[in-house]
Amino acid sequence: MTPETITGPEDLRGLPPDELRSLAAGIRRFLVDRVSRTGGHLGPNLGVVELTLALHRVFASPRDRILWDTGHQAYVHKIVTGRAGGFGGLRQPGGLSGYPSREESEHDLIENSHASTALSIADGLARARRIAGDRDGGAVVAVVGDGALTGGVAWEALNNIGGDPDADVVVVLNDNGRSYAPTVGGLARHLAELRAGSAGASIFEELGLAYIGPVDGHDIPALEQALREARAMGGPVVVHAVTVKGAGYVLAENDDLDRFHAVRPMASGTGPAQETWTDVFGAELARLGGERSDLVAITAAMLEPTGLSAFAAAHPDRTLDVGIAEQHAAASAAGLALGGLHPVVAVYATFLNRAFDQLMMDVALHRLPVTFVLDRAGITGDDGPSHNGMWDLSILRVVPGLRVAAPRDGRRLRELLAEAVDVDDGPTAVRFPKGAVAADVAAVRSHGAVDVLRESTAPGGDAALIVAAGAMAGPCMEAAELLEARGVASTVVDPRWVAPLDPALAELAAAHATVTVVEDNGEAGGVGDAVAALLREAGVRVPVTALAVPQRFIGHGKRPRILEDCGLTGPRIAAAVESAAPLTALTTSGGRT
Ligand SMILES: Cc1ncc(C[n+]2csc(CCOP(=O)(O)OP(=O)(O)O)c2C)c(N)n1
Ligand SMILES: CC(=O)[C@@H](O)[C@H](O)COP(=O)(O)O
Ligand SMILES: [Mg+2]
Repeated sequence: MTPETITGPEDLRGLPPDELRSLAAGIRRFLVDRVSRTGGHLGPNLGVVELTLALHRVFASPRDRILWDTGHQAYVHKIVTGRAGGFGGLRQPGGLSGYPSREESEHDLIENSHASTALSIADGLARARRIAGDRDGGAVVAVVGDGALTGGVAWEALNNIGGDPDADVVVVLNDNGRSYAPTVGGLARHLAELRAGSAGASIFEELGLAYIGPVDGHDIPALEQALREARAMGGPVVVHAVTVKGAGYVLAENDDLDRFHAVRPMASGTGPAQETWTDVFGAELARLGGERSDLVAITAAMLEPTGLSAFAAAHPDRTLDVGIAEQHAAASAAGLALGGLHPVVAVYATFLNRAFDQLMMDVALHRLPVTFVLDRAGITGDDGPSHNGMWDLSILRVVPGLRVAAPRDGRRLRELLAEAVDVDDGPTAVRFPKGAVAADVAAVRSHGAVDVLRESTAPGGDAALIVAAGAMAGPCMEAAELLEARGVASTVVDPRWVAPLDPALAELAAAHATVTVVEDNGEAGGVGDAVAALLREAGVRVPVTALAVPQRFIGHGKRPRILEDCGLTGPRIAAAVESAAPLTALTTSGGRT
């Protein structure tokens, strides 16, 4: 049997051990071949080949439910459930998602790629089956990584699951000792003791769950025996599988950085690496850290992906990795600020959602000087709907006293980061997108705190005002060029601080015929809404059009294509501005017609 010939889990059931081992080897070769072409989570999936085969031999999906926490390690699950043929289009528009997908298969139930919630969902699902009297509804199995287990909500679930002897949940802990880097904290130490057999009772047993393990996560017969035992038990049980991230691929196994956690397409490796927004942030924070001994950097298990490596190398005693624990990152930042320091919490924009209450009530309520740096703001693309950073401007605008900066290029990122960490009477946030940093766009002048990037030549109020939020400045400048070629005058401005907005923006709007706000946040409650509110309060009656990310879950794809589909490219912006309202067209001499 080969990956390509598997039509469903039932194909695995009769395989003898030698054929299983041969299939596992074939799956590994398949993963390396396909994922190195498309990019994706190679290391995590190499680590769960045998575990996934054993799971699907002992449990009968979809009647037995197998839930994947975070879901980035579900490629083998997809192969086993008949989707090997789709891996040529992994994470491509219209192709296989890099995470479980309800649309793709009846074997996929949950799609959220935010870590640590699968145990809660499993608890709920198991209870639903009990309440419905659905006793033969099959088992509920949740596969959770050691990294995901450092997330607080996982312990809320374990507290509930362990507190109920009838909780029919099988927790499969996929313990490879790492998130990207080695997993941190007391839990990591305890799991190491369990792996070494030097712990007393496991924390799981202390909470009321049975514990089976440690089990070699690459020994299929041993795994199957443990899973069958767990299945027969009924009630809450943890199977502790010990795996190797990147197993079977020596380059991944030996990769000290992150065991090939998420690899780029091999072809993209050619040519000089482009400087990214993350690079600019990381270098500037390391520099600021040399000037400011009160700066402390906090990561939620993503030190390198969020650009903190340079700061950590230079200031190891002021760098904290809290695990996949954004809530703790924000609340402990409040404590650090109360202790006189200025924490910089670096997370991907979408993961800040997890820490919204701590930001609001532990940081902002106390008006504490904490800076949240939000990488991957806007469209990220490959990782699907739960990774796009399209929520932050909407949720941050409602936080009293929080100031939000959206740099348009590398120079402004350095400037705004320095301004943010200088704010000492409340929290700040700086947000920027994934990928290569935008080319610098100089201002021709400033109007209050607003940078004017391009000034209309139309006299007296007939031109369009384009308000570019952050990295949308580049496409907006392109749009202005296109508009000028079509005889339509426009002015492009960048507020730099998008919350709260400088009232000077209303003065600029009053001198124009229309206002078009362009942002890579969701349309609900974004900068467009903020500008409209500002003009209302200022009594400026100029029509406002908001160009933003549609307020819906946007499927996986490639960033440029998604931005085009959202209407956030130069030509699309120009078309929107032109149709926003009848404008007096410029004569070739710049006069009015
Ligand atoms: C709330 C949240 N924060 C951060 C991430 C980014 N992230 C994706 S996978 C990962 C590491 C997961 O480690 P683990 O659960 O041990 O799985 P492994 O990759 O080791 O199989 C992280 C931090 C996320 N998906 N969700
Ligand atoms: C699964 C997860 O949350 C991350 O590993 C995500 O894939 C990061 O993607 P990038 O760092 O490539 O943006
Ligand atoms: Mg792990």
